[in-house]
Amino acid sequence: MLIGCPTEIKPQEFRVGVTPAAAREAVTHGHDVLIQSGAGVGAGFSDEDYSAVGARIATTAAEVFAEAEMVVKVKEPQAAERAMLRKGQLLFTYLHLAPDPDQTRDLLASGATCIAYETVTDARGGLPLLAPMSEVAGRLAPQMGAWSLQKANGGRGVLMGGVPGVTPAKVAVIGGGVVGTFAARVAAGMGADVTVLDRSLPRMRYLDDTFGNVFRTRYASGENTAEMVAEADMVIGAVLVPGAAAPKLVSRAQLATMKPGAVIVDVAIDQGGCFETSKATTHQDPIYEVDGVVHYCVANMPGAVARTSTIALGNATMPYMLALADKGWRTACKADAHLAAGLNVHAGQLTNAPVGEALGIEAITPAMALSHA
Ligand SMILES: NC(=O)C1=CN([C@@H]2O[C@H](COP(=O)(O)OP(=O)(O)OC[C@H]3O[C@@H](n4cnc5c(N)ncnc54)[C@H](O)[C@@H]3O)[C@@H](O)[C@H]2O)C=CC1
Ligand SMILES: CC(=O)C(=O)O
Ligand SMILES: [Mg+2]
Repeated sequence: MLIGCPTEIKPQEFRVGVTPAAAREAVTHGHDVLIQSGAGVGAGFSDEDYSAVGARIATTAAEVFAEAEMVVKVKEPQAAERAMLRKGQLLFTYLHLAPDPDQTRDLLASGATCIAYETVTDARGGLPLLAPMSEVAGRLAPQMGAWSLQKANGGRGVLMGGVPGVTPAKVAVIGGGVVGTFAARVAAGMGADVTVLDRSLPRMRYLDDTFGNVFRTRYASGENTAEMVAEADMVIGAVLVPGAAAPKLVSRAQLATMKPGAVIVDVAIDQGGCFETSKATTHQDPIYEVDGVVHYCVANMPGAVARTSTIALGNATMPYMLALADKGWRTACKADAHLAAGLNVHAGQLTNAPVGEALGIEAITPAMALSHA
């Protein structure tokens, strides 16, 4: 199969979908790999690194999209990229369709088959292609939140760990999955007073058993969430209902209860965000203020540490990319229901129920798409 990888064009996105290590494996499996010139530079990989493992270099994204049978990327295709997709082509990348009707419309119109990293599942109930970036974003969240808490950035001027004689920052993390756990660990490591709110008792039992007194857990009832939000210097949004638009757990009215200069870091923004006042921002212009509360809502946080993130993502995606290339998407998805769960769009039809529900579009199941000729 011809696997194509264009340069990411989302603002300040320096990751790349195929690493030289993944390109080498694909070539070893007998596939052709076409990388856009410069695609890996932001992550520290030169064109020569790709040529050395047998990949070809294309001058433009248009060449990559025109030739590739499978396009492998990092971020959801931007409008200019969507215009280059064609019927029968396979797209393998993050999509986050639930909060994005424009992208959904274009992908449906393209006739392409689109497998979203974020809805591929595993046998343990996890999301193996989201997890590595959630590990990165979770670790980054307190770092970016601490920066946002600084006076020069509009924050309340509170140091995460306090100092002798001065209490530390209070951090509430809503959602104790992968992002939430890493965010809580790092915030606690910085010396903050951290509470994780979740609705899953088994998950909170796991956190309590694993982390003991490093941070507290609290059931995420509306009442408990409102109380923690009002007390916090920093609130990190880290909930997920896979595929679906993020539930709005903090309303605009609740901002009035927060401390002036408190900070919201809404990591769940790629699924639309879990605060009513969240809107996606970029690394170039990451924060804005609503009712005295600083909002950090960057939808591609791992792009800030592009080298670490690219290698981590490549490690996770490579076996799936090889399965798709070796067997073709149809056979690969028939053989692996967890990979089939990644199917979001096929030949003009939505194939993910939570996305369909969020957008009011009828969806068929991946199994139905697979049974079509
Ligand atoms: N902004 C960015 O750059 C990035 C964003 N993300 C996003 O971060 C979010 C979290 O991802 P993961 O931690 O991997 O998901 P996860 O599935 O590991 O964890 C989600 C947690 O949310 C909890 N939850 C669900 N509904 C809840 C509710 N109403 N109240 C409280 N807790 C609730 C679940 O029980 C679960 O523990 C996702 O939207 C993901 O796409 C991930 C990586 C990068
Ligand atoms: C998961 C995601 O949206 C990202 O890594 O950018
Ligand atoms: Mg997006």
